[in-house]
Order: sequence, then structure tokens, then C-alpha cells
Amino acid sequence: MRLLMEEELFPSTPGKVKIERAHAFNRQFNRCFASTSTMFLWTLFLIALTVSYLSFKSFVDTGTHYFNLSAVSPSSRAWGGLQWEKHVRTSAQIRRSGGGSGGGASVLVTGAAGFVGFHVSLALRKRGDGVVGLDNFNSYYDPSLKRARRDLLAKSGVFVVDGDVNDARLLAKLFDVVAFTHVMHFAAQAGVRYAIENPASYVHSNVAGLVTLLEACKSADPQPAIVWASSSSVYGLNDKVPFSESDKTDRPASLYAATKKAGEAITHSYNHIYGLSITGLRFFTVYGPWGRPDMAYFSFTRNILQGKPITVYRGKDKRDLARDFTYIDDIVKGCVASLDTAGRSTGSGGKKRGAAPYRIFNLGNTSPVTVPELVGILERHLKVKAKKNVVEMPGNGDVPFTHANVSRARAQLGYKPATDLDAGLKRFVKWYLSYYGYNRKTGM
Ligand SMILES: O=C(O)[C@H]1O[C@H](OP(=O)(O)OP(=O)(O)OC[C@H]2O[C@@H](n3ccc(=O)[nH]c3=O)[C@H](O)[C@@H]2O)[C@H](O)[C@@H](O)[C@H]1O
Repeated sequence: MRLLMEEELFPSTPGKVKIERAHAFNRQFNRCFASTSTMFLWTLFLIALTVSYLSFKSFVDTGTHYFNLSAVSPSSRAWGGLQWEKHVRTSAQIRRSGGGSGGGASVLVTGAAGFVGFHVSLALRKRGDGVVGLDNFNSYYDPSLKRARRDLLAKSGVFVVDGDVNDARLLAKLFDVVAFTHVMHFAAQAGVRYAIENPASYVHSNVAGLVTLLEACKSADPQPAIVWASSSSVYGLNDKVPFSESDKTDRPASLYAATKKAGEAITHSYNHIYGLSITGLRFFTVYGPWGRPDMAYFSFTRNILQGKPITVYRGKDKRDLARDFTYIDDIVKGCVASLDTAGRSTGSGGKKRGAAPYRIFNLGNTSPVTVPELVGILERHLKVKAKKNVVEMPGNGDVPFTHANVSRARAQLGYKPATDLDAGLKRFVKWYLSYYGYNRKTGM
């Protein structure tokens, strides 16, 4: 039918096009719309077609706007509807009184199916705060681990919305349904070295996603206070140790670091213009149970158990690399204390009404450990020797060491890291073996 119509309406001889097109169109029009009932049916059909096209287009636009992000933004999203709103409302309900913020909090946790977001959501729920999660379940690493975290959260009464922080309509809907007191923003493209492979995903999540979220927060009434995950990587090539918040952070060594540094500048501007209360947390190589499979301690464990070699990077002049590895429970305490001390956002209706807090804290462990030492501890807990392949650190964004000064967090948050790497890795290994077993293959 379509071919026939095209052939009749658009003949291939150029000189005849206009006249024949008009005649052919008239004939076709008379045949098709001879009766008003046929015309009515055609109109209905065209309206339905237009509506489906528009909703499909807006669906695609919100997920994968600028880049090819199939690895980071799965396109099957389902949100909205009465039942969905009921889940969101129930999950946001506060079940306690009192507490550091003068009453329970109702918190939107982005990246709730991620490592830190998962643990923080559990901790908040446990003490009776209302928690609604948001996560896009992307495939940067094994999404089944994210789904397992989500299932555990569901058992504790935390509903995780399947959606992206770049989806402005979804965020507006969430703030419409719940008057969130706080947003804990952990959704991000993590990983230092992956930025070489997929730079666009860092801009998409850590810059565009952050701005979309801040726009939603600034317009919300009441405005929530925001606590978000920055990174120790902002110190970049800083060689003054330990790293303090007052040190310069203008020499990032990776695109990941540059996007986190951009995030600190962007949040500052929203604090300044709209009166949003902002707390940025510079996490130092966080590890522990339910961790991220892309990180060294996790992938080393998998390879050691599977008898596969591990690659250990080494710095210039054969110097070992070192990290201020920080245990997840310490980080969770720092996050919760940040929420409790955040202070209020002052704006409403997108207008600033007064100055609001802008804070940055290091959350580290204050005692760096070298990568070969990390491997030694894992070997001991796993009771298996690693097959080490020591190579010079490739120039892909790594920094030689990190070391946190946490005196500001200690003074203002009561932050006091309590778990050393040995004790923390012991708990990680116990979890790993119970989750994966000795031989099961783990995805990335
Ligand atoms: O604090 C942060 O802000 C960041 O911490 C984390 O980054 P990193 O400190 O780089 O952790 P991680 O990859 O575990 O490598 C650890 C060490 O192992 C070395 N390393 C790594 C891989 C490998 O195969 N071999 C190796 O020697 C490697 O050279 C390094 O010396 C988070 O991933 C990041 O998202 C961000 O949050």
C-alpha cells in the first residue's frame, strides 16, 4: 500500500512531478476519505501515531542525550503511576523523632544501588530516616551486584527508583511527590583509568547529571540540603602531604578528577546563587563488603582466587604506589554526620533568601598503605599466593599516593576512622567468599 502510494504520488519523471502529483493525490484522497466515518478513523489513527512518536522521542532524549551511552544508561525505564508514587511516598516516610538534624530526615539517595550509596541508605533507614533511592543500574560493572544491593535495600524498606539523574522530568516528579529534606548524591561515573576509554560518560554523569540534579534541588520547595561525593583525586599532582582541604586542587591528573573538581566549582555556584546548603566529601579509595568490582582490592581478590595473574603498578624510580584506603563503615559515619550537620538551604522558588553553608571535607583513613602491602594482606586472608606482574604505572590518570588530613572532619563532624586495612580487608574477604564462593566467576 505504502509503495503503491509513493509510486502514484511521486512519479520518477521530474517534469511531470507537480501535475501528476496533484492528480494522483486527489484520486487517492477521494478513495480514502469518501465517507466521514473513514475520515474520523484516519484522524484517530494519526493522533495515536503522533502521541506514540512524541512519548518515544522524549523517552529516548532523557536517557541518552548527547552521547552513545549504552554502557552507562540502559534505556528501559519505567517510572510513574499511582502504585509507583505510593512506593516512593512509603519509602520516604520518617520513622523516628529527634536525631542530629532536629528530627528525622527524608532523604533522596542517588546511586543507591552503588557501593557507598547502598551502605549509606541502609544506615539511614536503620535509624528511622525516610530513604528513596535512585539508580540507573548501568553496566560499568556487573549490574547483578547492583540488583542484589537493591533487593537488600527493598527488604529494609528502601525503594530504589530505576532512573537517571539526567532525567529532569523524573527528578521534578520525585520532588513533587516528596518534600525531601536532604539529597545524598552518590550517582557518578567512578573509576580513574576508565576515563581514557569512555570520557563522555564522565561528562554525562559527573557534570551534566550533577547540574540536572542541582536544578531540581534549587527549584524544589523546600530546597533540600545536599551532601555529595567528591573525591581524593581532586588533589591530583599535589605533593604536599597529608592532603588538606585548603591545599590547591588545580592540577588534576585524570578526567575523572577534573569532573569532580568541576563538581566542586559547580556546587559552589549553586550555593552562591540559590542558597543551597552544600557539603562535598572527598572520599579516599573506599573499600569493603559489597564493594566495586572495578577497584584493585576487589579485582585482585578475584584473580588471586582464580589463579590468574594480577598487575601491580609501580611509580617512577621503582617506588611503590600508595593509597589512604578507607573502610566503608568509617565513610558511612562521615556521610551521616555530614547530613546531620548540613544546615538548611535558604532559598525557595528558585530564589536565594540568605547565605547557606558550603563545606568540603576529606574522609580518609590517615595512614597510606602501598599496593604490594595490600596484596600481601589479601594473600594472607585468602590463604593463596598471588601471581604478580609488576609494571611501571601507565600514564592513564593514576597518582603516586594519597594521604588525608582529616582534622577538619574530626572537628566539625566528629569523624574518626576506626578500621585499619588489615581488619577491613578481612571483613571484605569474608563477604566476598560468602557472596561469590571460592571458584565462581565474577563479572565486571
Ligand atoms: O579516592 C578516590 O577518589 C578514588 O579511589 C579509587 O581510585 P584508586 O585509588 O585509583 O583505586 P583503585 O582503582 O582500587 O587503585 C588502587 C591502587 O591500585 C593500583 N592498581 C590498580 C589496578 C591494577 O590493576 N593494578 C594496580 O596496581 C592503582 O594504581 C592504585 O594505586 C576509586 O576507584 C575512584 O573511583 C575514586 O573514588
